[in-house]
Amino acid sequence: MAEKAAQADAWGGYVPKRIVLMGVSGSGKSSIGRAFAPLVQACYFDGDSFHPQSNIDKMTEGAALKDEDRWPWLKKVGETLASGDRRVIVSCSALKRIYRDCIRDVAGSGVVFVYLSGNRELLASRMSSRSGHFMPEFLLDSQYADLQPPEKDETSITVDVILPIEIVIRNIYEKLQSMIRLSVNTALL
Ligand SMILES: Nc1ncnc2c1ncn2[C@@H]1O[C@H](COP(=O)(O)OP(=O)(O)OP(=O)(O)O)[C@@H](O)[C@H]1O
Ligand SMILES: O=C(O)[C@H](O)[C@@H](O)[C@H](O)[C@H](O)CO
Repeated sequence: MAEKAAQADAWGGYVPKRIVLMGVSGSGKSSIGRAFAPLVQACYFDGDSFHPQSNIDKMTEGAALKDEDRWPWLKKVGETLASGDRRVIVSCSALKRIYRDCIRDVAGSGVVFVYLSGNRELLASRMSSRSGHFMPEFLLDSQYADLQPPEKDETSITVDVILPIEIVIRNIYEKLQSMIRLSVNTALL
């Protein structure tokens, strides 16, 4: 019982209200989103569920999405972050700076990007051992080609995904706590 209370306390710090888990395909966005959200009393949305069928078909057939394919999808991500009073976590690759600007514009203030960083070999091997996903592993090169990691003026943290998922999640939580402690931006909460 005491152990359970301690566990609750451990996850009871300040967590931003609007979080995007970003990174290339295979970086762990969905796995982390699903596991992290209940720990911090957030609603989790998988960004892939906002793609029009035409985008899913395109990727399934092995073609990389272009900017024009992504705009309506990014808008939905922004709208989802803005919806309701509850804490929201959305997984979305958000590869380019202009995509994150679009999400921020639509969502309004206070979006924090959690950049899941990992090297190509590691993520390719994780993609090849998962099953039932539409995204072909060979599209990973195009994902890295588009990737622009968050810049200094963006509200973001970066977490290396090489470690086991539980540790990655703990690192995300701790980095968010540090960010909040240092931030004067109360719109994040
Ligand atoms: N830290 C980790 N350690 C080991 N395996 C992991 C880790 N994170 C994710 N995985 C595994 O890697 C694979 C890819 O993860 P996941 O599908 O969550 O990535 P994703 O970023 O959501 O991918 P996509 O954008 O293509 O949907 C999954 O099989 C998942 O179980
Ligand atoms: O921006 C993109 O190229 C796509 O959205 C991809 O990132 C996919 O959504 C995802 O990686 C596959 O699950």
